[in-house]
Amino acid sequence: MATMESLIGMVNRIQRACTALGDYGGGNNALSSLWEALPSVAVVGGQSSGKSSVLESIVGRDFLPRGSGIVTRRPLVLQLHRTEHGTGEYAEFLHLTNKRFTNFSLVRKEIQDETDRITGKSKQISPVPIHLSIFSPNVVDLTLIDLPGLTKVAVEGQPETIAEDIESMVRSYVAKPNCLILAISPANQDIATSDAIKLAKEVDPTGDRTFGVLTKLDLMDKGTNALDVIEGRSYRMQYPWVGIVNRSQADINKNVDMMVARRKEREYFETSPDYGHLANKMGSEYLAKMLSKLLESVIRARIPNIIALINRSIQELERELDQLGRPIAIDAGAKLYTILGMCRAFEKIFKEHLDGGRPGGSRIYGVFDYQLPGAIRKLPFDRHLSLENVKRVVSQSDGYQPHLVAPELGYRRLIDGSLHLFKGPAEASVNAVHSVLKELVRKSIAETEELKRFPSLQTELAAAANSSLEKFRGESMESVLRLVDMEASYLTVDFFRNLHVMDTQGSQTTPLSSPTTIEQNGERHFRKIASDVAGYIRMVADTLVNAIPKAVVHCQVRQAKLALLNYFYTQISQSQGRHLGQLLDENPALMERRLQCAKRLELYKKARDEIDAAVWFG
Ligand SMILES: Nc1nc2c(ncn2[C@@H]2O[C@H](COP(=O)(O)OP(=O)(O)OP(=O)(O)O)[C@@H](O)[C@H]2O)c(=O)[nH]1
Repeated sequence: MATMESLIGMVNRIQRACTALGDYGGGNNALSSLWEALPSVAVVGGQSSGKSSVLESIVGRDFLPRGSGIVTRRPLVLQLHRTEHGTGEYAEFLHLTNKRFTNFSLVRKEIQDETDRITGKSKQISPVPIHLSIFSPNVVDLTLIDLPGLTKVAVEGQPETIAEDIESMVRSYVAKPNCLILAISPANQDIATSDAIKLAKEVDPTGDRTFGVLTKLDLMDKGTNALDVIEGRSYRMQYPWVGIVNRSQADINKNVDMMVARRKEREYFETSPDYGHLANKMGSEYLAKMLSKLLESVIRARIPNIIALINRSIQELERELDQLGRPIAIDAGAKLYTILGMCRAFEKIFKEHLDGGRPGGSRIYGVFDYQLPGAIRKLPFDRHLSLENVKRVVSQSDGYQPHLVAPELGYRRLIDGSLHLFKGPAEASVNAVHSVLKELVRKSIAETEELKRFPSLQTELAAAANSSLEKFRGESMESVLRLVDMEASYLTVDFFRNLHVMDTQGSQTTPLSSPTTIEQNGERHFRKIASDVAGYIRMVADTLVNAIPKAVVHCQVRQAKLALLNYFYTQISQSQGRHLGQLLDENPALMERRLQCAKRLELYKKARDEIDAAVWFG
C-alpha cells in the first residue's frame, strides 16, 4: 500500500486533472463527478472569523489577499507539499504552469488577478476553483479548500443575492459526504451564532466529518475562557475542538513574521492558565498535522470506492461514446476519408439489396416476371387487328383493287402500328425499376448506421444517388425504345416466307372449285392478314419480353451497382475542407456531449493511472 504522503499527493494530482477537465465541485454537470468522490477539507466560516489567518498559519506564509468586503470569491484549492528540510519554498498555480513563485506577495496578487479574470471586477463569485500548490519544508501534506466567507449583507456593487450565492456555493462543497469540514468560529462570539457551525450541523448532523476550530482565543474578555466550547460542553462534536491564536490586525500591520507568530501561539498555549493542560492539542501546527493524518486515513479508506467509481464510469463513458460515434477528424484529408468510408458502407448495403442479401432487389425481377408480360398481354392488339381496322388500313395502303399478291404496304402499316404499342410497357418497366432503385437508395441510407449522425451527408448522398439513377433511367429508356424501333425498322422476312410456304401447301388440300362468293373471299383474305400480323406480333412480343429486361438491367441495375456514386466521388474529391465539414455537420448538442464524455473519460483514465501508481509504487 502507498505511503501516507503519496496518497495525498495522488489525490492532489487527480484534483488538478479534474479542474483542468472541468470537473469541480459546485458545477452542475450532468456527468458523474470524480471530484466529488475525492476526500477533501473545506474551510468554512463567517466573515472575519479568521479563516485566512488559519490557512496562512497552517502554511506558515502570508499569501492570501486581504481587504474589506468579500475577498475570497472563488474557491482556492490549496495543496501543500512537504519538501526536504533546507529546501526553498515556492508556489505554483495550475493556471500558470512552469512559473514558480518564491515571492509570496506575488502569490497574493496572482490570486487577486486570477479571481478577477473569471469574475470580472464586479465582485461576483464563481465556483471555478483556483489551484495553488505550495512546496515547503514547513508544511505537512494537506489539501484545503478555502471558500468565500459566509456573509449576511451585500456591499456596494455586489448583487443582492450574494449572501445566498455564497451559501449555496459553500454548501455544494460541504454537502458532499467526502468533504471534511473545517468550521471556523471566533471565540469572542457566541458559538450558538456561528455561521460555520450552523451550516456544518445542517449538512453533517452527526458531526462525523466536522472539525471545530476556535480562533481569537486571545481576544476574549478578560476573565472569560472558551473551555466550555473546547472541552465539548457547550457544543459537542465527534472530534475535539482545536483552539487557535492567529496574528492580530496589529501584528499584521507590523508585518510580524509567520514563523514568529507560530512560536508566539505555541507559547500562548503553553503558558496559558486556562488552556495549558491542552497545549499539545491546540494551535495551528497541531491542527495541520491532525488534518493531514486524518485526510490520509480518509483517502485510504475511500480508495476501493474511488477505484470502483472510476471503473464503472470508464465503462459507462465508453459505452456512451460508442453510441455517439467517435469524433470527426479535423483536417480535410481525414474528413474525406471518413465520408468515403461511409459512402462505401452505404454502397455495400445497397448492393446487398440488389444481390439478394437483403430484401428489396427481388421487386425488380417482379417487374420483369409479371408486370411487363402482363402489360404486353393487355395491349389492345385485338382492336388494332379487328377485321374492320385491317380492311381500312389495307385498303388505304394498297387500294381497293383485289390484290394480286399480299398487300405488302398494308402488312407493314399494321405491323408498325402494333409494334408502336410496345413502347408503353417498355417505358413502364424502366420507370418501375427506377422507383424500386430509388426506394432502395432511401432504405440503404436509413440502414447505414454510420450515416445516422450526419443528416447533411445523408441528404447530399441521396441527391447524388438519385441524380445518377435519373441518368441511368434516361439511358435505359433510350435503349428499350430503340429495341422497339429496331423491330419496326427491319421485319423478320422469314416469318412471312414460312407463312407463304404453309399457305401454298394448304391451298393444295382445299378444292379449287369451292363455291365462295367474292365477299366471302375478301373476308377470309383480311382475316388471314390479321392473323398473320397477330402471329408476327406474338413473335416480337416473345423477343421483347426477354430483350427489355436485358436492356433495363444493363443500363439501370448494373450501372447502379457499378457507378451509383461516381459523380459524387468526383465532386467530393474536389471539395474544400469547409464543404466537407458541412457534410459532416452533426447535431451541436451531440457534439458537445461527446466532447464532455471524451474529456471525462480522459480524466478517469488518468486518475486510474495515478491510483495504480500510488498503490503499487508509492
Ligand atoms: N487577535 C487575533 N486576531 C485575529 C485572530 N484571527 C484573526 N484575527 C484578525 O481578525 C481579522 C480577520 O481575520 P481573517 O483571517 O482575515 O478572517 P477571514 O475569516 O479570512 O475574513 P474574510 O476573508 O474577510 O471573511 C484580521 O484582522 C485578523 O488579524 C486571532 O486569533 N487573534
